Amino acid sequence: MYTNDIDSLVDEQIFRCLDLQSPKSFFLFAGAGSGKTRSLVNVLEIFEKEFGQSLRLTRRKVAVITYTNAASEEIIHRLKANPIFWVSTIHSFSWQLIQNFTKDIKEWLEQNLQNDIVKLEAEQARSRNPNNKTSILRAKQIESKKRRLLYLPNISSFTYNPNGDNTSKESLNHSEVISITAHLIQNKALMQDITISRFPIILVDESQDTKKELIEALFQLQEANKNRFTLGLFGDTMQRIYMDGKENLGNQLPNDWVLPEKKMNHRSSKRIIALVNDIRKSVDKKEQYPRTEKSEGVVRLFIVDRGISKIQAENNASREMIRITNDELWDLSSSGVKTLILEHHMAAQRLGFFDFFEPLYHNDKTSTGLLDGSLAPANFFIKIIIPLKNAFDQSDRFAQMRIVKEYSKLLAREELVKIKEQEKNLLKANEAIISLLTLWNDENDPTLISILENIYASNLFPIPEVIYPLVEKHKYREKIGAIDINDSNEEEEQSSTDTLLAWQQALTCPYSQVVKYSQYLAEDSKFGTHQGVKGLEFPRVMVVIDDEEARGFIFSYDKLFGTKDPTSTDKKNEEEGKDTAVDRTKRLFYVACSRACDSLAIVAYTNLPENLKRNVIQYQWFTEDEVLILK
Ligand SMILES: Nc1ncnc2c1ncn2[C@@H]1O[C@H](COP(=O)(O)OP(=O)(O)OP(=O)(O)O)[C@@H](O)[C@H]1O
Repeated sequence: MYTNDIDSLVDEQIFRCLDLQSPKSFFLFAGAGSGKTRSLVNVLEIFEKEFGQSLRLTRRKVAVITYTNAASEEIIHRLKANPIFWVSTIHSFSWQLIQNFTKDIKEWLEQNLQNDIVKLEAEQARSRNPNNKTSILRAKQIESKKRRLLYLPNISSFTYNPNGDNTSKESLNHSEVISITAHLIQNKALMQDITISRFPIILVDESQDTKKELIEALFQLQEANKNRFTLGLFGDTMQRIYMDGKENLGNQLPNDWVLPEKKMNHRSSKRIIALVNDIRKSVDKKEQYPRTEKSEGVVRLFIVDRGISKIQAENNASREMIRITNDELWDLSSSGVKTLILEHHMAAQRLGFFDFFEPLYHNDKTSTGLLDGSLAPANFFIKIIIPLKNAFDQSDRFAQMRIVKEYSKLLAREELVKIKEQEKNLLKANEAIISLLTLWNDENDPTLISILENIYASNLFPIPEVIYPLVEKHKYREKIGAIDINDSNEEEEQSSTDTLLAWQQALTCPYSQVVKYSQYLAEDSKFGTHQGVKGLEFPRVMVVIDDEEARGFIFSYDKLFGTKDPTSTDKKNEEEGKDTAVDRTKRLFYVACSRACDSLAIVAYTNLPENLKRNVIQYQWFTEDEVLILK
């Protein structure tokens, strides 16, 4: 017998560590849904009352490092944007620390580039064929690194955007910022002093997935400054799903660290907690308890042969869930179910915007922006064209004009002050809108490129620069041809050509696809990835599993479920006690399943339905009647 308060002393234990006079470091190690993030916020609220004034007077702050921007925003909101807390991602935090250390950054970069060049040149010398793809690529890398090295003396300050591509000559890339910060913390006394005097307390959420270089540097910082610095780690080793997190975090911590533990899972119903306990059992046997008032809940595994239509299979699974749970919100057309896919293109496929998505997802220069919603051409549609079309559909003339006024050059203030032009331009704008909207006549679903060409012809809105050559055709040919003649920056040219080609393909898709893409981007999307939903929770979760559709190579559910044999590398890794594909996938499966509060459906596609069923029952993850093979 237990009560819901079995972990109630943990917040107090952590709070006592954050004593500015007598600091202690701690590692809160606890499973899914145990309230780690909640404890972090609770403790900081109490801390503010006791030490807030002292920090304000001495211009110091508590740093809170989160895994994503969304998590930062959530914590900032919950802490009422109190300025004594510096809440940010690891990249923003690192840049904040190093941005004024230009000389040291230069030294590091110079050394690093030289090392890379020596290494690459040695590899190049060993290459048997200088004309093969790898050698050509390597030669380009050497050239590019040499150019960067030569340019270094011209840089008076470096630039960096934690959320951007950082392509300018002065900019650092994401991994450089982390490595430089770790290096300076480990090797420069001044950097250590500055860090500690600005941030006497550094708390790291999701520490199991935080870049290991930086975690190790922070450990070293703590070790050398025990009496004036607190390092607090919140995490769960079972939820380490990225390759750059520190393995076995929490093992061999110094004796003077405080190690609070939580045993309760406040999130999920009983059956879901039993499942995640069972998945975890072979890893560290940490067992969680449900809150006493929690209901039993439902877990089902639907096994589907890969030959069967996915949409149909997932709809069948949802109907079955409605029947079992008596909960109509299991209907996939409602927004009650969160479907977790392995890769975004699986959502694009299911939601019907694959043609728009796929080419941009495959291009390095557009893939990140595609997912975080920062691609200018996509935003051209999302911010201007979709609202304009919606306003037209709703006969909202006022909204239409507002959009045109905001974005059209024809109605720009400087144009309108020229009294003579006013009437002419209004007329022009009107004609341009009418011409644009006729593209949708007769239930037509125009292609994105036809929309852009129409707008280009009428000059209604400025076309985003990146795709301009695609509407101004002769310029496009020049650009594509430029790779051969311009050898000064071949790599950049090539990548911009690739980007143009990706856009060229994406823009052939119909308008309705960009509408669906914009819905996917919106917070309330019905889909999320197994990795991306870390830290979140939903009442009903459908976990969709298909290695073949996911096309990834890091995770393998087929191996986890025993329907595919381990490779020789897997066997070797296992023998050497290293992380295997099965280990990684088990942790991902744990994260995905533990997002569900009330009921959980897993839809697993396989070539061997019967084997899969037999294995998961043997693992004791599911009972016979919880597993259904869908025909
Ligand atoms: N002491 C508590 N009493 C009641 N509800 C709680 C308590 N602690 C946490 N919760 C609730 O449990 C859920 C999980 O909490 P939280 O997200 O903080 O857990 P977590 O440990 O960060 O989870 P995960 O590692 O799975 O992301 C949230 O809905 C939270 O409000």
